[in-house]
Amino acid sequence: MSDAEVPDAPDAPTAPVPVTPADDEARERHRVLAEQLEDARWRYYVLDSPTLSDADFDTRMRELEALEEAHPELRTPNSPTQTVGGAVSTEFTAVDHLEPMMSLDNAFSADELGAWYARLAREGADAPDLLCELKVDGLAINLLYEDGRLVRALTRGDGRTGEDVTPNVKTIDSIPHRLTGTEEFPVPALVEVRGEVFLPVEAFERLNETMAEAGKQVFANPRNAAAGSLRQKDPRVTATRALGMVCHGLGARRGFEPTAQSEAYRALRAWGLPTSDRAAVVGDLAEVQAFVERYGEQRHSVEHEIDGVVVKVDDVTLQRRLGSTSRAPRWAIAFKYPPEEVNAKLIDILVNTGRTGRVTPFGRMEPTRVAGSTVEMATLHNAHEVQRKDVRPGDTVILRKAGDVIPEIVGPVLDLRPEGLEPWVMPTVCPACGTELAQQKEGDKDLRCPNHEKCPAQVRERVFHVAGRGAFDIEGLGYEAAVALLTVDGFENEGDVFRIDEQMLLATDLFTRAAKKAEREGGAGDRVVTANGVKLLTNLDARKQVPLWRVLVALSIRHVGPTAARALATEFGSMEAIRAASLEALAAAEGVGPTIAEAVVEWFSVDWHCEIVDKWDAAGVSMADERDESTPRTLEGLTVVVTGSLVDFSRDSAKEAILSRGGKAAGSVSKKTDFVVVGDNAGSKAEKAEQLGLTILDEDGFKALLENGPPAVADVEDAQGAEGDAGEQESAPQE
Ligand SMILES: NC(=O)c1ccc[n+]([C@@H]2O[C@H](COP(=O)([O-])OP(=O)(O)OC[C@H]3O[C@@H](n4cnc5c(N)ncnc54)[C@H](O)[C@@H]3O)[C@@H](O)[C@H]2O)c1
Ligand SMILES: [Zn+2]
Repeated sequence: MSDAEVPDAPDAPTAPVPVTPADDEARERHRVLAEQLEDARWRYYVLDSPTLSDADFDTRMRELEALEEAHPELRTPNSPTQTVGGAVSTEFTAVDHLEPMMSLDNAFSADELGAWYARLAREGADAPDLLCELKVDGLAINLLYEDGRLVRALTRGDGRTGEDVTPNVKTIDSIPHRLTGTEEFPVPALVEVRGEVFLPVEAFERLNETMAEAGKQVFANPRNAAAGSLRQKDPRVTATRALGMVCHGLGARRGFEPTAQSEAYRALRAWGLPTSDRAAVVGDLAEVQAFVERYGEQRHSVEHEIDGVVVKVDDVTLQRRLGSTSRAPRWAIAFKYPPEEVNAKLIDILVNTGRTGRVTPFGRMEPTRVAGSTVEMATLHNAHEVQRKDVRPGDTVILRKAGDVIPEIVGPVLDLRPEGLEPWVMPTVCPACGTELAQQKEGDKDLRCPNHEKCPAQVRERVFHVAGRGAFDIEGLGYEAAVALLTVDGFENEGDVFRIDEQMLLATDLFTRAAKKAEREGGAGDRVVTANGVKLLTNLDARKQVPLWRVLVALSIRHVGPTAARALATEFGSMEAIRAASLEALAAAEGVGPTIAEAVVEWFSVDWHCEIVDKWDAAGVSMADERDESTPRTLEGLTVVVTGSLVDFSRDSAKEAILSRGGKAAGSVSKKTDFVVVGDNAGSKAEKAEQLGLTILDEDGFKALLENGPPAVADVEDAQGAEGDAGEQESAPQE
């Protein structure tokens, strides 16, 4: 950037730094940092494959800024602190922006945000309206529309010159090739629209799965994936990538002069461009803070990644008055959230055996701050993943922690790998019981400990699971309690949970305390059960009567989670019926299917599994759902399909209503269907029902059917029978 302007005077620092001439050491440090940052930008913007974490990049940038603050002669126009972004790859044609594209200054704390706000006031913008927006973590794009036609799309490049990616951008669904005008906002003669191209988190995960399956290098994060997807030589590849875009600014314009940025967004929306409905204009700094906090909490409920909040002076005249430095406007600031990806030193890779015997490698790291908490362990999923990522003990790794999701090791930073590191080798035996590990099925990525019955790790996890929220939901039986109880003689596995009594609790340390003198004199021993222990016994007793599906979930049968368990319970009503059911009967049940059916049959074929059920049964755990006999069985033997939305029924309650009256609620229409209930916005199922000449009912008809059975809707049937082939329905066999 040889023709760069002389940089503006730096803003007054919060705490003045003494200005001194740079000594050799400062010069050398400046040179090293500038070089590292330039290199990082090249890898990040041009290669889409960074080696520094964003947090490390930002730290180095801050150090460089501080050096230049102390020694202003080091602040040359082409210092990384004064320039925007990367360079233009030779893969694309370089084209100048009509107006330069800027970066943003950053605030990393409430104090820094406050300092920016105070500076606005000093420069004549006292308590202005502020526009708060999400900072989308993608890559910047500049769309040029002439007379409403999209004529060019450029990446930001170095801010003056970008890469021409027009054909690629044209494959993005949400970007109109032509703008539509309205009375309030006619299409302008020319406008540069700035925004962020991003890859939604879900699409990113799917893309990485496909890449991994094809044996290709996966993307480290959605931003890199978005950049890599957009900056493709072949736009047909871009077209497959589900990219999205959201507008966040304007460049050059003719025939359009908004007075506020928020108004500009209304115009963009009217023209058919994608804008965010999360942007908000607020009146003071406290409201900005509230916005920042709200999205700090909801960071992961947004469909794309965000790395902060951008705050902008809304009024365009004020924006002009405040102006820009060579790299960023003074009227805007990016508040950055704590980074969710940092580099961390990996000390070792260990393995852990889970509830189903799956053995999962995880990394132990030097304690590292990420996303606001300190992390020492992070999952590596399976041996295949460790191998694919080639993570080795001793590596510097990218550690990621996003929201409530467990911390994960994304991959090694190869450039930082010390020489002579050995690849990691997956153990061949279970760390908990020493049994040789095996694949459950040919081609499984996971290795399992096949010693399901006795492996202490698996038993512990299952006991813990029995008490879990989705199963019996027993308060007071947590992980610690499970560990303590498993040391007691006679407590072998989850089958013994409902046999826990005072004697067993007295055999643990966790649930006992020294008896007080009076208790000892009252005949108690030296130790008595704690208040928590007493509570646990009460809870256990209370949780013996739960719906059947909870008992089923507690059994740890593969594929049987709450949904499948509910389906089994509804269809069969009792443990006995499920145990006795044939593979075919199970598979034919609504919501069950062959995979679950097989898992259930297989599970009940194992003796020690059946013993668990028997022990619970003997302890008084309820093994059947009570059928409500007051509901008339008006639909006995009939198959009903409900499609579209009804007013007084949800999908589930409609289904429940059919099942509780002895009917079968089917998911698809066939010749065997007796009645099709059609609500609003019904699709192909209603069409198919008509083609087959089935009896179609509206919501009122459905209610009549539920109440009084088929005779109540005979009129409809007759009317239909005259046109369709009613005979076929009557002769259709029932399942
Ligand atoms: N890991 C690395 O090696 C490496 C290298 C270079 C840059 N980086 C990352 O990039 C950052 C610097 O990049 P930058 O100059 O693009 O600055 P930036 O990402 O901090 O902020 C400026 C950019 O934010 C984007 N943006 C998103 N939402 C916006 C909104 N609502 N309004 C306005 N703009 C919005 C725009 O594209 C704009 O150009 C660094 O802080 C670092 O996180 C990392
Ligand atoms: Zn084991």
